[in-house]
Amino acid sequence: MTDTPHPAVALNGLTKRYGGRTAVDRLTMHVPVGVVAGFVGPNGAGKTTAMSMLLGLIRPSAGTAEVLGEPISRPGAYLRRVGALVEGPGFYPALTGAANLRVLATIGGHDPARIPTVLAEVGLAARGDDRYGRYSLGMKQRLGIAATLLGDPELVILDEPTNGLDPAGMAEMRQIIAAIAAQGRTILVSSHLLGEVEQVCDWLIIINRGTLAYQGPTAQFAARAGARLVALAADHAEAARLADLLTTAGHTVDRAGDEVAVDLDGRDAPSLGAHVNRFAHDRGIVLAGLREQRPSLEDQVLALIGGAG
Ligand SMILES: Nc1ncnc2c1ncn2[C@@H]1O[C@H](COP(=O)(O)OP(=O)(O)OP(=O)(O)O)[C@@H](O)[C@H]1O
Repeated sequence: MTDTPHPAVALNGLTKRYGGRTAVDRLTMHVPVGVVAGFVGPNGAGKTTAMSMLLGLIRPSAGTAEVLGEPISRPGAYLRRVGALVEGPGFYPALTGAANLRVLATIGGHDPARIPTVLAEVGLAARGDDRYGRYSLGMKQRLGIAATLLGDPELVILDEPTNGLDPAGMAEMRQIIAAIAAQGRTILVSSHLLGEVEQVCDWLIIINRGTLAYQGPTAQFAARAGARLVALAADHAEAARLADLLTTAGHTVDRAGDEVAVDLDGRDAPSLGAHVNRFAHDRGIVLAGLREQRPSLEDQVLALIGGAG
């Protein structure tokens, strides 16, 4: 799958207008194969509209897009390789979770033998025989994800799967998304909670009012938006010495007390951290700690989109 020459999803000027309102505005973006991509934007940014176009549920006003290398004008060519949860799934409250999945497997032409596997993938192995109506919201969401996995898809598209969940439910959802991705699937997951996607996504697409604000690796976004590495020295004198040496070596530093903040300058925090640690050690400076410091993703995005939305 990693040899696939095309991205899992590619949009080229994709546009959807409703009367005078443009919900998705000349959106050009892509999702590389194998990533967990976070599709982030405030409510009304156009996430659901864009995802619905990718699934052939609504027709674009202009522009093109491809999913798994096939144009969205022919969804029949790729939908069997895609699992999606966009509108809340229609489950029967009186049926068990497993029975609901049997119904969907029959409708979708999927092998019912996969049901125990997909229940286990979302942590519902022990609850498959409970009625759906008795499930908590988190369990309902997880059953929805299990349903997307019935066809063993290459690409999974999830619209706001953490909506309405409490922090524990959100953490569970993150674990499930990571586990699904670890099996080699590409994931596109939307959220209006940036901190949420940042923890699970390695690729970030940010939209606002239907237009692209950022796309790229999550780590690069963090580095670009003012992230720094903070080294804690034994005392002020050691910190001052480290700051001088790092400055001479070409780094941009800022010292406060026994802390030295080093700009990432486009590097990722782990590699700069290792470098600073070695640099200090080689010069006889013992570091008491090293941490990454950065504005919250929310603040970074607000800066990017000028506080709009
Ligand atoms: N069928 C429709 N008719 C008219 N306007 C619509 C329709 N569907 C969506 N819109 C408008 O398009 C814009 C984008 O909506 P969309 O649901 O795609 O945003 P979103 O980012 O998914 O937000 P949310 O998280 O609130 O669902 C909104 O202004 C919405 O009111």
